[in-house]
Amino acid sequence: MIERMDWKNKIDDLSKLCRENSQIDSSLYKRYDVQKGLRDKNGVGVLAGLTNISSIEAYKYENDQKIPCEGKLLYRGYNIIDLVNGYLKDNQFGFEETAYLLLFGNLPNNKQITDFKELLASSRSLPTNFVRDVIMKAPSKDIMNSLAKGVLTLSSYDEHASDVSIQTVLGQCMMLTSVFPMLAVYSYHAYNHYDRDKSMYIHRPDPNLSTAENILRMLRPDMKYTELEAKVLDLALVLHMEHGGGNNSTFTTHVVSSSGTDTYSSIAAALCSLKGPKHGGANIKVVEMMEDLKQHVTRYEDEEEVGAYLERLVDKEAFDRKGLIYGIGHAIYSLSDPRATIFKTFVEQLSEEKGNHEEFALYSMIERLAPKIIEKKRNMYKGVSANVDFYSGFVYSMLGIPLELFTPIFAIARVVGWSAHRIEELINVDKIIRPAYKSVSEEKNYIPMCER
Ligand SMILES: CC(=O)SCCNC(=O)CCNC(=O)[C@H](O)C(C)(C)COP(=O)(O)OP(=O)(O)OC[C@H]1O[C@@H](n2cnc3c(N)ncnc32)[C@H](O)[C@@H]1OP(=O)(O)O
Ligand SMILES: O=C([O-])CC(=O)C(=O)O
Repeated sequence: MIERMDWKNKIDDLSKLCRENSQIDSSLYKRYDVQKGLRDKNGVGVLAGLTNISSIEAYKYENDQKIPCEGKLLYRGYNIIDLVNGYLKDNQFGFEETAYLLLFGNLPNNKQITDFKELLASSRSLPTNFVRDVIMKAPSKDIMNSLAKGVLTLSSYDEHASDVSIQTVLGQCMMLTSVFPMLAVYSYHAYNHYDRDKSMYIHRPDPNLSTAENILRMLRPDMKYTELEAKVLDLALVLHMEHGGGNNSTFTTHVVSSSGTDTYSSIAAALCSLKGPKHGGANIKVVEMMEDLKQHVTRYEDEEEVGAYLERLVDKEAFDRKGLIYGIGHAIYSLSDPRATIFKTFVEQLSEEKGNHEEFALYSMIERLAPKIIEKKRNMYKGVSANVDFYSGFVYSMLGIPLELFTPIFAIARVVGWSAHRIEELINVDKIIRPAYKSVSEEKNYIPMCER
């Protein structure tokens, strides 16, 4: 048996070999016109598909000139601003109506939304003993991994798991949409109990409540929440639900679905993509970064001191030394992400209600300073601005949602977008996604062991 220390040293040596022999001369990417990150030389994504589900605008064309503009997001053709204003005006929750729109392509009428809510509520239960046998076993701080485990394990309870007919896939997607809040919240409670020695309680969802209300009900010991809290969480879900076919987790759904695999596997793969800190995992990083800022900046209202910390972040001298200001920047948006703009007005209200206006002012200052600092220090193709996740962690903290659940809340919303895209892929594209990788290695003759 190898001792732990020896094992580590050997792995260190082997990882040096990985680095040496996996290095590719960076000039070759240019020579062979390889689009790193599937982006062209202007940072624009390579066209990989067509979609009807949502559309994103970040530029306008004037006299054949591409000009960055305020971001615009349409779900099935409807502007996200109109959708949000519409359901709020009717004093409704938006998650269910928006899920119907994204999955079926039309705004539901009264009967359709009532039936849909009933279908969701009747799917909102886990198989017998699933909480005891799956969720309570091997709990983890990483609730995204627990969610993926839960989703993959649910396939063993489905006789038709591998059936890719649209009816079966739709049923599976709706069931997953219904149970995601339970999988996430119960996984958190299991972790909180077994790893952190806190009391555990498992509250059942109430079929008469919205998804947002049920999340708060299942999370809190007393099952209570205010109307504003539930409405803000519901808004967060609506804003995170869908973002085109090219975002990393939805593209993963397309890639994996194109191989003919089952719904459970493709949704688990999407979860594994979403948790990355450059994608949905950014909401955790923003809050951790803000905590680090508070430890290193003495006067939060001092623009110079805050700006100097942000410069250190971009210079890889602060926080996780990755050179990123989390919550800022986007692969498509330039001047603004409309979701962040909508969110901000509600965040302001909530921070007033919770007495957190000083922290809100700090976030606002960073939102203003960060783009200028990034623009000064990086190659700019367009512009950078706060993205949807800049304020989301702050909101979740004000709602008393623990850090471990931030990215799972994103997943509870985005499973709807993934589902719509999986169905769109299965209906329209019967071709496995298989891009090319040019080999830049030389052919070598095998050397017998005794000659090496
Ligand atoms: C739901 C979501 O997924 S939203 C995104 C959540 N992710 C984050 O908030 C993490 C922080 N942001 C980022 O890492 C990036 O902005 C991304 C990954 C989202 C987009 O990156 P890109 O597509 O490369 O953005 P863009 O083309 O505008 O970047 C231009 C330059 O600015 C840099 N940049 C962009 N955002 C940031 C940032 N927040 N901090 C530091 N540098 C940044 C890029 O690295 C790039 O520099 P380089 O060409 O010198 O490497
Ligand atoms: O579109 C992207 O690349 C990332 C994003 O904002 C999302 O998935 O919501």
